[in-house]
Amino acid sequence: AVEEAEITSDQRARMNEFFNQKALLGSEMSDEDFEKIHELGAGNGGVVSKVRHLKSGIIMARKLIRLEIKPTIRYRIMQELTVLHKCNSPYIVGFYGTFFSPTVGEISLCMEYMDGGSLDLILKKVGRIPEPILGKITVAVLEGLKYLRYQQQVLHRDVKPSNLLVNTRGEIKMCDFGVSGELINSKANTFVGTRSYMSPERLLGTRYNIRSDIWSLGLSLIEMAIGQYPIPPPDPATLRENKDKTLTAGDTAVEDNADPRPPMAIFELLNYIVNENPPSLPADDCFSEPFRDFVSKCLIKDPQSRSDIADLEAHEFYIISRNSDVDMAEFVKGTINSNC
Ligand SMILES: O=c1[nH]ccc2cc(O[C@H]3CCNC3)c(Cl)cc12
Repeated sequence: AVEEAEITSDQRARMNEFFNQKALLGSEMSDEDFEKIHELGAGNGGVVSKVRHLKSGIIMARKLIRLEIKPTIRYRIMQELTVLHKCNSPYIVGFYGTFFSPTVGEISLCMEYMDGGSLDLILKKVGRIPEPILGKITVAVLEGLKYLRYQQQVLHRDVKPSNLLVNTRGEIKMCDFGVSGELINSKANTFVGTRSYMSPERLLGTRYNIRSDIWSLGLSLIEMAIGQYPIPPPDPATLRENKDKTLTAGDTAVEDNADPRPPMAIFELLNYIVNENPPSLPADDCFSEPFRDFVSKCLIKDPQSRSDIADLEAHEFYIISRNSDVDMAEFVKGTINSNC
C-alpha cells in the first residue's frame, strides 16, 4: 500500500481553519442563502460563480449543475456527492456541501473559493508557466491523485489545467474529479470542446485507471510549459515565437499563443492521439533534462509501460521539485489582474 501522505503542520492548521468555517454553516443550505458576486468559469457541465453565504459571510465558489434528469437519478447523484465531505486534503479543493434548487432545477456544489482561479486562465494571461512553478504543480497533482486513489478509492478522470486551482496563499488544489458514478454516466455523452486530455487507452474505451490520469498530467505539463495545447506538435518556429512573448509588467493578457494552423477537427485529433507518437517537451535549452524525462514517462502510450505514482515520486524531477524553494504565492499574486 502507499503510505498515507504526511502533511505539514501548516497544512493541518489550514485544514482545521476550513473545518471551523464549515461548521458555521449549520443546517442545509438553499438558494436564498446566497448572493452572487460574479462568474468564475464554466466547464464540466456547470457554471461556477463566486458567491457569499449571507448568514456566515463566507465567500465560496458555487457550481450549478444543470441536468435534465429524473428525481431518482438526481437523488442518487446527491447521495454520491456527499462522499466529497470525506475528501479532505491540502491538494483537493474544500467542499462545503451540496443542495438541490427546485425553482431552477439545478444541483449546487459549494466549494472553497480559490482567489487565483484555474491554471488555464493563468496560462492565457502569462503565456507560459516557468518550470519551477510547474514542479510545484506536479507535486500537488501527484499528491492529490495519490490521496484520491488510496484514501478515497476514486480516480480523478479529468486532469487538465482548467481543473487545477491556485490561490494567493500559494496553494494548488484539484477540482471536478469524478466522484459520482451517476454524474459521470449522465455526462458521458456530453463531450464538448476541441481538445482532449484523455489517454490513448481511454479513447479506445479500455478500462480507466490511475495511469490514464498520469497521461493527462503529462499533457497538461507540456501545455503549461510551451503555452499551447501540444497536439499536433507545434512547429519549432511557433514555439520560438511564443518563447519571446512573456508577460511584461503592465501588460494586459498575452493574446493566445499564435499557432497559425487552424485547430484540428476533433476526430482527427483523437485519431492522432491514438495512432501517432506522443507529444514531448522540445529539446531546446529552456527545459531541464529531468523535467523532459519526467514528462516523457507520463506520456508513454502503452499504459503498462507508463510510470505510475510510485515511479514518478521516485523521479529526479519530483524530488527536486518537492525540495525546491519556490514562492508560489508571489507567482499567483503576479498573475491577478491589478485592474479589476
Ligand atoms: O474557486 C474555485 N473553487 C472551486 C471550484 C472552482 C472551479 C472553477 O472553474 C471550473 C470550471 C472549469 N473547471 C473548473 C473556478 Cl474558475 C474556480 C473555482
